[in-house]
Amino acid sequence: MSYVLGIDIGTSSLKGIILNQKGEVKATESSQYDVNYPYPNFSEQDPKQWIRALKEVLKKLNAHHEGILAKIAGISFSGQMHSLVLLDELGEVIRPAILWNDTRTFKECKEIKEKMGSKILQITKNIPLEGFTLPKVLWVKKNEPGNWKRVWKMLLPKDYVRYWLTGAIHMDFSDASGTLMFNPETKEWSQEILNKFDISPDIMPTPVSSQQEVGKIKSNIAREFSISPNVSVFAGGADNACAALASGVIEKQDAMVSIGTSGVFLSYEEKITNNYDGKLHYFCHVIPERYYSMGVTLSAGNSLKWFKETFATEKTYSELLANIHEVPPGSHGLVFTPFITGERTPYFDPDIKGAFIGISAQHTLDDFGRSVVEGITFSLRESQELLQKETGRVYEKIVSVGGGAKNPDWLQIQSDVFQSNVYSLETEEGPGYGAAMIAAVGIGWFATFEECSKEFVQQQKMTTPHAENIDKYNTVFNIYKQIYRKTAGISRLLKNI
Ligand SMILES: Nc1ncnc2c1ncn2[C@@H]1O[C@H](COP(=O)(O)OP(=O)(O)O)[C@@H](O)[C@H]1O
Ligand SMILES: O=C(CO)[C@@H](O)[C@H](O)COP(=O)(O)O
Repeated sequence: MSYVLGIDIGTSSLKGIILNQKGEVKATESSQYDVNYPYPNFSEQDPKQWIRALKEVLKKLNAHHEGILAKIAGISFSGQMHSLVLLDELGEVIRPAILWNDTRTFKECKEIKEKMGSKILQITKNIPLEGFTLPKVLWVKKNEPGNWKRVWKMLLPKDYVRYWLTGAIHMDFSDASGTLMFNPETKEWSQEILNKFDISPDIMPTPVSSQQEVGKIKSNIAREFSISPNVSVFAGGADNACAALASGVIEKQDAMVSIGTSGVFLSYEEKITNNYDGKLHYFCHVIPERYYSMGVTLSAGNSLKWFKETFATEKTYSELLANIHEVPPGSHGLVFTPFITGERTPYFDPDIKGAFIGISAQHTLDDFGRSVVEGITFSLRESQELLQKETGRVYEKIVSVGGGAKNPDWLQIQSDVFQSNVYSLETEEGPGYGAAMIAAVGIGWFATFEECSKEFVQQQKMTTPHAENIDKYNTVFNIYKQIYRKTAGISRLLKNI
Protein backbone atom coordinates (compact mmCIF):
# COMPACT_ATOMS: atom_id res chain seq x y z
CA MET A 1 0.00 0.00 0.00
CA SER A 2 1.47 3.38 -0.89
CA TYR A 3 0.66 6.70 0.77
CA VAL A 4 0.91 10.44 0.10
CA LEU A 5 2.22 13.08 2.51
CA GLY A 6 0.89 16.65 2.77
CA ILE A 7 2.99 19.21 4.66
CA ASP A 8 1.33 22.45 5.76
CA ILE A 9 3.50 25.37 6.88
CA GLY A 10 0.87 27.29 8.90
CA THR A 11 1.39 30.50 10.83
CA SER A 12 1.18 28.78 14.21
CA SER A 13 2.45 25.28 13.40
CA LEU A 14 3.74 22.85 10.79
CA LYS A 15 1.54 19.80 10.18
CA GLY A 16 2.24 16.55 8.36
CA ILE A 17 -0.68 14.39 7.12
CA ILE A 18 -0.44 10.97 5.52
CA LEU A 19 -3.33 9.62 3.42
CA ASN A 20 -3.98 6.26 1.78
CA GLN A 21 -5.56 5.77 -1.65
CA LYS A 22 -9.06 6.15 -0.17
CA GLY A 23 -8.24 9.52 1.39
CA GLU A 24 -8.20 8.03 4.91
CA VAL A 25 -5.84 9.72 7.35
CA LYS A 26 -3.19 7.15 8.32
CA ALA A 27 -1.08 9.51 10.44
CA THR A 28 -0.83 13.13 11.43
CA GLU A 29 1.71 15.06 13.51
CA SER A 30 2.36 18.72 14.19
CA SER A 31 4.90 21.03 15.78
CA GLN A 32 4.20 24.57 17.06
CA TYR A 33 6.24 27.75 16.64
CA ASP A 34 5.88 31.43 17.50
CA VAL A 35 5.34 34.64 15.60
CA ASN A 36 7.55 37.58 16.66
CA TYR A 37 6.08 41.07 16.83
CA PRO A 38 9.30 43.14 17.46
CA TYR A 39 7.65 46.53 16.76
CA PRO A 40 4.09 47.75 16.12
CA ASN A 41 2.90 46.54 12.69
CA PHE A 42 5.85 44.08 12.39
CA SER A 43 5.25 40.31 12.24
CA GLU A 44 8.17 37.96 11.55
CA GLN A 45 9.18 34.32 11.81
CA ASP A 46 12.55 32.63 11.61
CA PRO A 47 12.47 30.13 8.69
CA LYS A 48 14.77 27.88 10.76
CA GLN A 49 11.72 27.27 12.97
CA TRP A 50 9.91 25.70 10.01
CA ILE A 51 12.84 23.36 9.34
CA ARG A 52 13.11 22.45 13.04
CA ALA A 53 9.35 21.75 13.07
CA LEU A 54 9.57 19.72 9.83
CA LYS A 55 12.30 17.49 11.25
CA GLU A 56 10.28 16.98 14.44
CA VAL A 57 7.13 16.10 12.47
CA LEU A 58 8.99 13.63 10.20
CA LYS A 59 10.60 12.00 13.23
CA LYS A 60 7.27 11.71 15.06
CA LEU A 61 5.53 10.26 11.98
CA ASN A 62 8.08 7.44 11.80
CA ALA A 63 8.26 6.91 15.56
CA HIS A 64 4.49 6.76 16.14
CA HIS A 65 3.65 4.85 12.95
CA GLU A 66 6.44 2.29 12.42
CA GLY A 67 8.56 3.70 9.61
CA ILE A 68 5.52 4.95 7.70
CA LEU A 69 7.60 7.42 5.64
CA ALA A 70 9.15 4.51 3.73
CA LYS A 71 5.69 3.88 2.22
CA ILE A 72 5.26 7.44 0.88
CA ALA A 73 5.03 7.70 -2.94
CA GLY A 74 4.40 11.46 -3.24
CA ILE A 75 4.80 14.62 -1.18
CA SER A 76 3.29 18.06 -1.61
CA PHE A 77 2.90 21.30 0.36
CA SER A 78 0.58 24.05 1.46
CA GLY A 79 1.66 27.20 3.23
CA GLN A 80 0.86 30.59 4.66
CA MET A 81 0.65 32.98 1.71
CA HIS A 82 2.57 36.15 0.78
CA SER A 83 5.29 35.86 3.50
CA LEU A 84 8.69 36.90 2.16
CA VAL A 85 11.76 34.64 2.50
CA LEU A 86 15.07 35.93 1.07
CA LEU A 87 18.01 33.63 0.30
CA ASP A 88 21.65 34.44 -0.47
CA GLU A 89 23.83 32.67 -3.04
CA LEU A 90 24.62 29.88 -0.59
CA GLY A 91 20.91 29.25 -0.11
CA GLU A 92 21.07 30.70 3.43
CA VAL A 93 18.20 32.77 4.84
CA ILE A 94 19.22 36.48 4.87
CA ARG A 95 16.73 37.86 7.44
CA PRO A 96 13.60 36.70 9.28
CA ALA A 97 10.60 36.10 7.03
CA ILE A 98 8.25 39.10 6.85
CA LEU A 99 4.82 37.56 7.32
CA TRP A 100 1.47 38.03 5.58
CA ASN A 101 0.04 39.81 8.65
CA ASP A 102 2.93 42.31 8.88
CA THR A 103 1.58 45.76 8.03
CA ARG A 104 4.74 47.92 8.11
CA THR A 105 4.54 48.65 4.37
CA PHE A 106 1.96 51.46 4.18
CA LYS A 107 4.44 53.76 2.37
CA GLU A 108 5.47 51.05 -0.11
CA CYS A 109 1.80 50.41 -0.98
CA LYS A 110 1.38 54.15 -1.63
CA GLU A 111 4.47 54.08 -3.88
CA ILE A 112 3.06 51.13 -5.87
CA LYS A 113 -0.25 52.97 -6.32
CA GLU A 114 1.54 56.14 -7.47
CA LYS A 115 3.87 54.37 -9.90
CA MET A 116 1.46 51.81 -11.34
CA GLY A 117 -2.03 53.36 -10.98
CA SER A 118 -4.79 51.02 -12.15
CA LYS A 119 -2.25 48.95 -14.13
CA ILE A 120 -1.44 46.88 -11.02
CA LEU A 121 -5.07 45.72 -10.74
CA GLN A 122 -5.22 45.11 -14.47
CA ILE A 123 -2.12 42.88 -14.43
CA THR A 124 -2.35 41.10 -11.05
CA LYS A 125 -6.17 41.30 -10.42
CA ASN A 126 -5.39 42.69 -6.96
CA ILE A 127 -4.68 46.07 -5.36
CA PRO A 128 -1.53 46.87 -3.31
CA LEU A 129 -2.03 45.71 0.27
CA GLU A 130 0.48 45.64 3.12
CA GLY A 131 0.14 41.86 3.40
CA PHE A 132 1.20 41.07 -0.16
CA THR A 133 4.81 40.29 -1.09
CA LEU A 134 5.81 43.13 -3.44
CA PRO A 135 5.52 45.87 -0.75
CA LYS A 136 7.67 43.71 1.56
CA VAL A 137 10.33 43.40 -1.16
CA LEU A 138 10.32 47.19 -1.61
CA TRP A 139 10.62 47.69 2.17
CA VAL A 140 13.77 45.51 2.34
CA LYS A 141 15.21 47.22 -0.75
CA LYS A 142 14.76 50.65 0.83
CA ASN A 143 15.44 49.95 4.51
CA GLU A 144 18.03 47.16 4.36
CA PRO A 145 20.15 47.79 1.24
CA GLY A 146 22.91 45.53 2.62
CA ASN A 147 20.49 42.61 2.84
CA TRP A 148 18.95 43.44 -0.53
CA LYS A 149 22.37 43.29 -2.25
CA ARG A 150 22.82 39.72 -1.02
CA VAL A 151 19.51 38.43 -2.44
CA TRP A 152 19.85 35.44 -4.76
CA LYS A 153 16.22 34.22 -4.69
CA MET A 154 12.92 35.24 -3.10
CA LEU A 155 10.52 32.53 -1.99
CA LEU A 156 7.39 31.96 0.08
CA PRO A 157 7.44 29.69 3.18
CA LYS A 158 6.37 26.41 1.59
CA ASP A 159 8.77 27.01 -1.34
CA TYR A 160 11.61 27.47 1.12
CA VAL A 161 10.77 24.25 2.95
CA ARG A 162 10.56 22.41 -0.39
CA TYR A 163 13.89 23.97 -1.42
CA TRP A 164 15.46 22.72 1.82
CA LEU A 165 14.20 19.20 1.03
CA THR A 166 15.09 19.12 -2.68
CA GLY A 167 17.48 21.96 -3.56
CA ALA A 168 15.08 23.05 -6.36
CA ILE A 169 13.66 26.58 -6.63
CA HIS A 170 10.01 26.94 -7.72
CA MET A 171 6.77 28.71 -6.85
CA ASP A 172 3.35 27.46 -7.90
CA PHE A 173 0.76 29.69 -9.62
CA SER A 174 -1.59 29.92 -6.61
CA ASP A 175 1.12 31.34 -4.36
CA ALA A 176 2.75 33.40 -7.13
CA SER A 177 -0.59 35.15 -7.71
CA GLY A 178 -0.47 36.41 -4.10
CA THR A 179 2.85 38.24 -4.59
CA LEU A 180 1.49 41.19 -6.64
CA MET A 181 4.25 40.54 -9.20
CA PHE A 182 2.53 37.80 -11.21
CA ASN A 183 0.07 37.81 -14.07
CA PRO A 184 -2.52 35.09 -13.31
CA GLU A 185 -3.75 35.10 -16.92
CA THR A 186 -0.41 34.46 -18.64
CA LYS A 187 1.00 32.59 -15.59
CA GLU A 188 4.24 34.57 -15.82
CA TRP A 189 6.05 37.10 -13.65
CA SER A 190 5.08 40.56 -14.86
CA GLN A 191 8.13 42.06 -16.59
CA GLU A 192 6.41 45.45 -16.41
CA ILE A 193 6.08 45.34 -12.61
CA LEU A 194 9.60 43.97 -12.09
CA ASN A 195 11.06 46.68 -14.36
CA LYS A 196 9.08 49.46 -12.70
CA PHE A 197 10.51 48.56 -9.28
CA ASP A 198 13.96 47.54 -10.48
CA ILE A 199 13.66 43.94 -9.35
CA SER A 200 15.84 41.49 -11.25
CA PRO A 201 13.86 38.61 -12.84
CA ASP A 202 16.79 36.38 -11.82
CA ILE A 203 15.66 36.43 -8.18
CA MET A 204 12.19 35.11 -9.07
CA PRO A 205 11.55 31.35 -8.75
CA THR A 206 10.30 29.41 -11.76
CA PRO A 207 6.46 29.48 -11.75
CA VAL A 208 4.87 26.02 -12.09
CA SER A 209 1.45 24.39 -11.70
CA SER A 210 0.61 22.93 -8.28
CA GLN A 211 0.77 19.32 -9.41
CA GLN A 212 4.05 19.66 -11.30
CA GLU A 213 6.81 17.35 -10.12
CA VAL A 214 9.68 19.59 -9.12
CA GLY A 215 12.41 17.31 -7.84
CA LYS A 216 13.49 14.54 -5.49
CA ILE A 217 14.38 14.61 -1.80
CA LYS A 218 18.13 15.17 -1.20
CA SER A 219 19.74 11.80 -0.52
CA ASN A 220 21.07 12.69 2.95
CA ILE A 221 17.62 13.87 4.09
CA ALA A 222 15.89 10.85 2.54
CA ARG A 223 18.33 8.60 4.43
CA GLU A 224 17.95 10.44 7.75
CA PHE A 225 14.15 10.08 7.74
CA SER A 226 13.95 6.70 5.92
CA ILE A 227 12.11 8.20 2.95
CA SER A 228 12.50 6.43 -0.40
CA PRO A 229 14.84 8.44 -2.71
CA ASN A 230 12.30 7.84 -5.51
CA VAL A 231 9.50 9.78 -3.84
CA SER A 232 8.02 12.38 -6.20
CA VAL A 233 7.84 15.92 -4.86
CA PHE A 234 5.06 18.18 -6.21
CA ALA A 235 4.95 21.99 -6.02
CA GLY A 236 1.81 22.39 -3.85
CA GLY A 237 -0.19 25.54 -3.24
CA ALA A 238 -1.34 28.48 -1.14
CA ASP A 239 -2.93 27.35 2.12
CA ASN A 240 -6.34 28.82 1.32
CA ALA A 241 -6.43 27.22 -2.14
CA CYS A 242 -5.42 23.88 -0.59
CA ALA A 243 -8.04 24.23 2.17
CA ALA A 244 -10.71 24.96 -0.46
CA LEU A 245 -9.68 21.79 -2.33
CA ALA A 246 -9.74 19.79 0.90
CA SER A 247 -13.23 21.16 1.68
CA GLY A 248 -14.67 20.07 -1.66
CA VAL A 249 -15.44 23.71 -2.55
CA ILE A 250 -15.33 23.19 -6.30
CA GLU A 251 -18.66 24.72 -7.39
CA LYS A 252 -19.65 28.39 -7.77
CA GLN A 253 -22.44 28.15 -5.18
CA ASP A 254 -20.15 26.73 -2.49
CA ALA A 255 -18.08 28.79 -0.09
CA MET A 256 -15.43 28.04 2.49
CA VAL A 257 -14.87 29.74 5.81
CA SER A 258 -11.44 29.13 7.30
CA ILE A 259 -10.62 30.22 10.84
CA GLY A 260 -6.90 29.70 11.38
CA THR A 261 -4.61 32.51 12.51
CA SER A 262 -6.35 34.54 9.81
CA GLY A 263 -9.98 34.20 8.80
CA VAL A 264 -11.10 33.74 5.22
CA PHE A 265 -14.46 33.74 3.40
CA LEU A 266 -13.69 32.15 0.02
CA SER A 267 -15.65 31.64 -3.18
CA TYR A 268 -14.71 29.36 -6.11
CA GLU A 269 -14.35 31.08 -9.50
CA GLU A 270 -14.45 29.38 -12.91
CA LYS A 271 -13.02 32.33 -14.83
CA ILE A 272 -10.76 35.29 -14.37
CA THR A 273 -12.98 37.78 -16.18
CA ASN A 274 -14.02 39.67 -13.03
CA ASN A 275 -11.70 41.00 -10.35
CA TYR A 276 -14.29 42.88 -8.25
CA ASP A 277 -12.19 46.06 -8.54
CA GLY A 278 -9.77 44.78 -5.90
CA LYS A 279 -12.42 44.82 -3.15
CA LEU A 280 -11.77 41.09 -2.79
CA HIS A 281 -8.56 39.14 -3.34
CA TYR A 282 -8.51 37.20 -6.64
CA PHE A 283 -5.99 34.37 -6.99
CA CYS A 284 -5.15 31.27 -9.07
CA HIS A 285 -6.49 28.04 -7.58
CA VAL A 286 -4.43 24.87 -7.27
CA ILE A 287 -6.92 23.38 -9.78
CA PRO A 288 -5.64 24.14 -13.30
CA GLU A 289 -7.31 27.17 -14.94
CA ARG A 290 -9.56 27.78 -11.93
CA TYR A 291 -9.51 30.73 -9.51
CA TYR A 292 -10.97 31.90 -6.23
CA SER A 293 -11.96 35.19 -4.64
CA MET A 294 -11.93 35.88 -0.92
CA GLY A 295 -12.13 38.39 1.90
CA VAL A 296 -9.65 38.14 4.78
CA THR A 297 -9.81 38.91 8.51
CA LEU A 298 -6.21 39.43 9.64
CA SER A 299 -6.64 38.24 13.22
CA ALA A 300 -9.41 35.64 13.39
CA GLY A 301 -8.09 32.65 15.39
CA ASN A 302 -5.25 34.96 16.35
CA SER A 303 -7.70 37.14 18.32
CA LEU A 304 -8.87 34.13 20.32
CA LYS A 305 -5.27 33.03 20.82
CA TRP A 306 -4.32 36.52 22.05
CA PHE A 307 -7.35 36.58 24.37
CA LYS A 308 -6.56 33.14 25.80
CA GLU A 309 -2.85 33.86 26.29
CA THR A 310 -3.55 37.25 27.88
CA PHE A 311 -6.55 36.58 30.11
CA ALA A 312 -6.89 32.80 30.53
CA THR A 313 -3.35 31.44 30.21
CA GLU A 314 -4.05 28.24 32.10
CA LYS A 315 -7.06 27.20 30.01
CA THR A 316 -7.21 25.16 26.81
CA TYR A 317 -9.40 26.46 23.96
CA SER A 318 -12.07 23.90 24.89
CA GLU A 319 -12.03 25.00 28.54
CA LEU A 320 -12.13 28.69 27.60
CA LEU A 321 -15.19 28.14 25.39
CA ALA A 322 -16.85 25.43 27.52
CA ASN A 323 -19.67 27.68 28.79
CA ILE A 324 -20.25 30.05 25.88
CA HIS A 325 -23.43 28.16 24.95
CA GLU A 326 -24.91 29.46 28.24
CA VAL A 327 -24.32 33.08 27.18
CA PRO A 328 -27.07 34.39 24.86
CA PRO A 329 -26.30 35.76 21.34
CA GLY A 330 -24.90 39.27 21.72
CA SER A 331 -22.90 38.33 24.87
CA HIS A 332 -25.09 40.44 27.19
CA GLY A 333 -24.34 43.59 25.17
CA LEU A 334 -20.60 43.10 24.78
CA VAL A 335 -19.15 43.48 21.26
CA PHE A 336 -15.57 42.74 20.15
CA THR A 337 -13.84 43.92 16.96
CA PRO A 338 -10.90 41.65 16.01
CA PHE A 339 -8.67 44.40 14.61
CA ILE A 340 -5.71 43.57 16.87
CA THR A 341 -3.24 43.56 13.94
CA GLY A 342 -5.16 46.02 11.76
CA GLU A 343 -7.72 44.77 9.23
CA ARG A 344 -7.94 43.75 5.58
CA THR A 345 -11.45 43.13 4.19
CA PRO A 346 -13.46 45.31 3.95
CA TYR A 347 -11.49 48.21 5.50
CA PHE A 348 -7.88 47.67 4.31
CA ASP A 349 -6.62 49.63 7.31
CA PRO A 350 -3.29 48.64 8.96
CA ASP A 351 -3.78 51.16 11.80
CA ILE A 352 -7.23 50.25 13.07
CA LYS A 353 -7.16 48.73 16.60
CA GLY A 354 -9.40 46.14 18.23
CA ALA A 355 -12.05 47.05 20.80
CA PHE A 356 -14.44 45.66 23.38
CA ILE A 357 -17.51 47.92 23.45
CA GLY A 358 -20.19 47.71 26.13
CA ILE A 359 -18.17 46.36 29.09
CA SER A 360 -20.17 46.45 32.31
CA ALA A 361 -19.72 45.20 35.85
CA GLN A 362 -21.74 42.00 35.38
CA HIS A 363 -19.70 40.68 32.43
CA THR A 364 -17.84 37.43 33.04
CA LEU A 365 -14.97 35.63 31.28
CA ASP A 366 -17.62 33.56 29.45
CA ASP A 367 -19.26 36.75 28.10
CA PHE A 368 -15.85 37.96 26.91
CA GLY A 369 -15.03 34.56 25.34
CA ARG A 370 -18.33 34.50 23.45
CA SER A 371 -17.98 38.11 22.31
CA VAL A 372 -14.49 37.37 20.88
CA VAL A 373 -15.89 34.41 18.93
CA GLU A 374 -18.89 36.49 17.76
CA GLY A 375 -16.68 39.44 16.75
CA ILE A 376 -14.45 37.19 14.62
CA THR A 377 -17.55 35.71 12.98
CA PHE A 378 -19.08 39.16 12.33
CA SER A 379 -15.86 40.18 10.63
CA LEU A 380 -16.20 37.17 8.30
CA ARG A 381 -19.85 38.09 7.65
CA GLU A 382 -18.58 41.40 6.29
CA SER A 383 -16.60 39.43 3.69
CA GLN A 384 -19.60 37.17 3.07
CA GLU A 385 -21.84 40.20 2.38
CA LEU A 386 -19.25 41.75 0.08
CA LEU A 387 -18.81 38.48 -1.84
CA GLN A 388 -22.58 38.02 -2.16
CA LYS A 389 -23.00 41.59 -3.38
CA GLU A 390 -20.13 41.43 -5.88
CA THR A 391 -20.77 37.91 -7.22
CA GLY A 392 -24.57 38.00 -7.03
CA ARG A 393 -24.39 34.52 -5.48
CA VAL A 394 -26.14 33.25 -2.37
CA TYR A 395 -24.02 30.50 -0.90
CA GLU A 396 -26.08 27.36 -0.44
CA LYS A 397 -23.32 25.53 1.29
CA ILE A 398 -20.60 26.97 3.55
CA VAL A 399 -17.86 24.57 4.62
CA SER A 400 -16.09 25.58 7.82
CA VAL A 401 -12.45 24.58 8.35
CA GLY A 402 -9.43 25.43 10.50
CA GLY A 403 -9.03 25.61 14.28
CA GLY A 404 -12.31 27.53 14.57
CA ALA A 405 -14.29 24.59 13.15
CA LYS A 406 -13.28 22.43 16.12
CA ASN A 407 -15.83 23.94 18.50
CA PRO A 408 -19.53 22.98 17.99
CA ASP A 409 -20.81 26.17 19.67
CA TRP A 410 -18.71 28.27 17.31
CA LEU A 411 -20.13 26.28 14.36
CA GLN A 412 -23.63 27.16 15.61
CA ILE A 413 -22.64 30.84 15.91
CA GLN A 414 -21.26 30.69 12.34
CA SER A 415 -24.51 29.18 11.07
CA ASP A 416 -26.63 31.81 12.90
CA VAL A 417 -24.47 34.76 11.84
CA PHE A 418 -24.04 33.60 8.19
CA GLN A 419 -27.72 32.53 8.09
CA SER A 420 -26.75 29.41 6.23
CA ASN A 421 -26.17 25.72 6.75
CA VAL A 422 -22.57 25.28 7.83
CA TYR A 423 -20.85 21.98 7.03
CA SER A 424 -17.79 20.61 8.71
CA LEU A 425 -15.57 17.82 7.41
CA GLU A 426 -15.35 14.25 8.60
CA THR A 427 -11.57 14.59 8.64
CA GLU A 428 -10.78 18.23 9.51
CA GLU A 429 -7.10 18.38 8.67
CA GLY A 430 -7.07 21.81 7.01
CA PRO A 431 -4.79 22.79 4.12
CA GLY A 432 -2.37 19.87 4.67
CA TYR A 433 -5.12 17.50 3.50
CA GLY A 434 -5.37 19.54 0.26
CA ALA A 435 -1.57 19.35 -0.10
CA ALA A 436 -1.77 15.55 0.16
CA MET A 437 -4.54 15.60 -2.50
CA ILE A 438 -2.16 17.46 -4.84
CA ALA A 439 0.36 14.65 -4.36
CA ALA A 440 -2.40 12.08 -5.00
CA VAL A 441 -3.22 13.73 -8.35
CA GLY A 442 0.48 14.30 -9.09
CA ILE A 443 1.41 10.63 -8.79
CA GLY A 444 -1.53 9.65 -10.97
CA TRP A 445 -3.99 8.13 -8.49
CA PHE A 446 -6.57 10.44 -10.11
CA ALA A 447 -6.73 12.12 -13.52
CA THR A 448 -8.28 15.34 -12.12
CA PHE A 449 -8.70 17.22 -8.84
CA GLU A 450 -12.48 16.89 -9.21
CA GLU A 451 -12.17 13.06 -9.28
CA CYS A 452 -9.91 13.15 -6.25
CA SER A 453 -12.32 15.44 -4.39
CA LYS A 454 -15.29 13.13 -5.08
CA GLU A 455 -13.38 10.15 -3.67
CA PHE A 456 -11.63 11.85 -0.73
CA VAL A 457 -13.75 14.69 0.66
CA GLN A 458 -16.51 13.73 3.09
CA GLN A 459 -18.63 16.69 4.19
CA GLN A 460 -20.99 16.24 7.11
CA LYS A 461 -24.14 18.33 7.39
CA MET A 462 -23.57 19.69 10.84
CA THR A 463 -25.30 22.87 11.72
CA THR A 464 -28.43 24.76 10.65
CA PRO A 465 -29.30 28.30 11.78
CA HIS A 466 -31.54 28.73 14.83
CA ALA A 467 -34.37 30.95 13.58
CA GLU A 468 -34.68 32.72 16.95
CA ASN A 469 -31.03 33.87 16.81
CA ILE A 470 -31.07 35.38 13.32
CA ASP A 471 -32.87 38.67 14.18
CA LYS A 472 -30.82 39.13 17.31
CA TYR A 473 -27.58 38.68 15.37
CA ASN A 474 -28.78 41.06 12.64
CA THR A 475 -29.23 43.72 15.34
CA VAL A 476 -25.84 43.10 16.95
CA PHE A 477 -24.11 42.89 13.54
CA ASN A 478 -25.50 46.33 12.64
CA ILE A 479 -23.97 47.69 15.85
CA TYR A 480 -20.68 45.86 15.11
CA LYS A 481 -20.49 47.48 11.67
CA GLN A 482 -20.63 50.99 13.20
CA ILE A 483 -17.62 50.37 15.44
CA TYR A 484 -14.98 50.61 12.69
CA ARG A 485 -16.04 54.11 11.66
CA LYS A 486 -16.44 55.28 15.25
CA THR A 487 -13.07 53.97 16.45
CA ALA A 488 -10.91 54.72 13.37
CA GLY A 489 -9.98 58.25 14.54
CA ILE A 490 -9.32 57.10 18.11
CA SER A 491 -7.09 54.27 16.80
CA ARG A 492 -4.93 56.81 14.99
CA LEU A 493 -4.58 58.94 18.12
CA LEU A 494 -3.58 55.88 20.13
CA LYS A 495 -0.97 54.86 17.56
CA ASN A 496 1.44 57.51 18.83
CA ILE A 497 1.13 56.64 22.51
N1 LIG B 1 -10.46 23.66 20.18
C1 LIG B 1 -10.54 24.85 19.60
N2 LIG B 1 -11.67 25.57 19.67
C2 LIG B 1 -11.78 26.78 19.08
N3 LIG B 1 -10.77 27.36 18.41
C3 LIG B 1 -9.63 26.71 18.32
C4 LIG B 1 -9.43 25.43 18.89
N4 LIG B 1 -8.17 25.02 18.63
C5 LIG B 1 -7.60 26.02 17.90
N5 LIG B 1 -8.46 27.03 17.72
C6 LIG B 1 -8.23 28.30 16.99
O1 LIG B 1 -7.59 27.96 15.77
C7 LIG B 1 -6.39 28.73 15.60
C8 LIG B 1 -5.32 27.87 14.92
O2 LIG B 1 -5.85 27.34 13.75
P1 LIG B 1 -4.95 26.66 12.61
O3 LIG B 1 -5.90 26.34 11.48
O4 LIG B 1 -4.18 25.55 13.19
O5 LIG B 1 -4.01 27.91 12.27
P2 LIG B 1 -2.77 28.17 11.27
O6 LIG B 1 -3.04 27.39 9.99
O7 LIG B 1 -2.82 29.65 11.07
O8 LIG B 1 -1.49 27.76 11.92
C9 LIG B 1 -5.97 29.14 17.00
O9 LIG B 1 -5.30 30.38 16.97
C10 LIG B 1 -7.31 29.22 17.74
O10 LIG B 1 -7.84 30.52 17.71
O1 LIG C 1 -2.75 36.25 4.06
C1 LIG C 1 -3.55 35.33 4.00
C2 LIG C 1 -4.43 35.19 2.82
O2 LIG C 1 -4.37 36.26 1.92
C3 LIG C 1 -3.62 34.33 5.12
O3 LIG C 1 -4.79 33.58 5.04
C4 LIG C 1 -2.39 33.45 5.13
O4 LIG C 1 -2.43 32.58 4.02
C5 LIG C 1 -2.19 32.69 6.45
O5 LIG C 1 -3.14 31.75 6.71
P1 LIG C 1 -3.37 30.95 8.11
O6 LIG C 1 -2.04 30.65 8.71
O7 LIG C 1 -4.25 31.80 8.95
O8 LIG C 1 -4.09 29.70 7.65
